[in-house]
Amino acid sequence: MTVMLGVPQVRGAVGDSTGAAATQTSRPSNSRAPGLLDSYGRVASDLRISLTDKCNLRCTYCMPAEGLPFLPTSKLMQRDEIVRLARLATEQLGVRQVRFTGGEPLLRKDLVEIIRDVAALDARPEISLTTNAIGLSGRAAALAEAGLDRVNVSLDSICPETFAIITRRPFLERVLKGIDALGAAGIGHTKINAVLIPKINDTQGPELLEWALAGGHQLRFIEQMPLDADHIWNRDAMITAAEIRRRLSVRFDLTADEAPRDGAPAELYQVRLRGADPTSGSLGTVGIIASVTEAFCDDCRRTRLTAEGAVRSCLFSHTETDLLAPMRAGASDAEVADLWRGAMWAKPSGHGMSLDGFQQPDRPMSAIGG
Ligand SMILES: Nc1nc2c(ncn2[C@@H]2O[C@H](COP(=O)(O)OP(=O)(O)OP(=O)(O)O)[C@@H](O)[C@H]2O)c(=O)[nH]1
Ligand SMILES: C[S@@+](CC[C@H](N)C(=O)[O-])C[C@H]1O[C@@H](n2cnc3c(N)ncnc32)[C@H](O)[C@@H]1O
Ligand code: SF4
Ligand code: SF4
Repeated sequence: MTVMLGVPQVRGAVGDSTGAAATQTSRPSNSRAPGLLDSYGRVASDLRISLTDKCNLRCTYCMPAEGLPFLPTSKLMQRDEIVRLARLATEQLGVRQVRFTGGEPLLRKDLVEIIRDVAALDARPEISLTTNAIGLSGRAAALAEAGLDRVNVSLDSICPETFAIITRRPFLERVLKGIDALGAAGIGHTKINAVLIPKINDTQGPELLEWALAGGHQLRFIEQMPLDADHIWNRDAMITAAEIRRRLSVRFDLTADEAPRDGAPAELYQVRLRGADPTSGSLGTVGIIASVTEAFCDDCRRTRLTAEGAVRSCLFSHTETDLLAPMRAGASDAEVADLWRGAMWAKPSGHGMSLDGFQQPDRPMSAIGG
């Protein structure tokens, strides 16, 4: 049931998927564990479900200009299959948060219904969405009514020309309308995700932060990871967390937030105008998601399902465990849960980017489910 997608990462602990343990999905050693435990002792309580591999943007760090050979509808998880897996995960595997992502999850016509069904589960999880916000303006109210708790929106620039260069589409206005609609629909605490790209938007950090603070959003800057379709990511050229802090400091003073990070991907900072009294109230917070240079893999709580219903234990896994085919062939809940536990038992210790022999996954971020 485990599908090898490429060369496995180098790992060295018990249950390491580079060895025989990689195929131990039928009788995993942790099959009696209450949650999704990996062999390094991490328990996955955050589930990310990709609803589609399609997208209406073509962000340069994620999707090739010409798109990809997208999955036919028959291969995508259907609404009842998604809800069954969410029920299993929350009732039997200890999952507490479900995030819908993609590709672009708003492209799913049945998104409202999926969210309503998941919100009705006995062990209701927190339900969130990561989206580019195109088309959100017309659906935010329905999504809120269905039970959507939180939304993270990806927006790398508020300059229309820069936005169009990065996403290869001139749709900035639609994104901004979508973000505005969230507040009107009563979905608060919107987070904005921004990737800074050398020579494209790397000088725009302060203006993006000003815009986010004015709107009451929490902006998070994200280090670009080697998940681009063209495989041209270059660590030496990426904008690092240290560089982001340096560039923001031209206009702002950042003070590390004292609240415990608790496994969250973003390191948070209180923001004040440069030179302001450090005891004065802050303007808000900014986050930095330093997946590459300050990796947070040790505290990873993630498990993810691809749009075609396979478990990926890590964003950078080279193996996937198909749950959809067994489900369609009549597997019981207990059998599916065992397969899922087995997949997580083979989770790598981390992304391994600094290890010799690191290889980028074959699939880009949009096809994995970001
Ligand atoms: N290292 C790592 N980074 C990830 C993973 N999934 C997503 N990311 C990155 O984290 C960024 C933020 O992800 P979001 O989808 O907003 O979710 P999140 O930040 O985990 O969610 P909350 O903090 O709960 O709001 C994405 O834009 C990716 O760059 C992952 O599994 N591992
Ligand atoms: C793959 S997208 C899917 C959801 C939705 N389409 C969106 O853009 O929010 C999820 C997140 O992954 C991030 N992402 C995509 N490719 C990335 C890369 N190579 N490195 C870091 N983050 C990436 C995007 O910025 C986005 O915030
Ligand atoms: S980051 Fe999101 S919006 Fe951009 S191409 Fe990837 S899936 Fe689409
Ligand atoms: S790279 Fe893998 S181990 Fe690290 S935080 Fe992401 S999913 Fe978790």
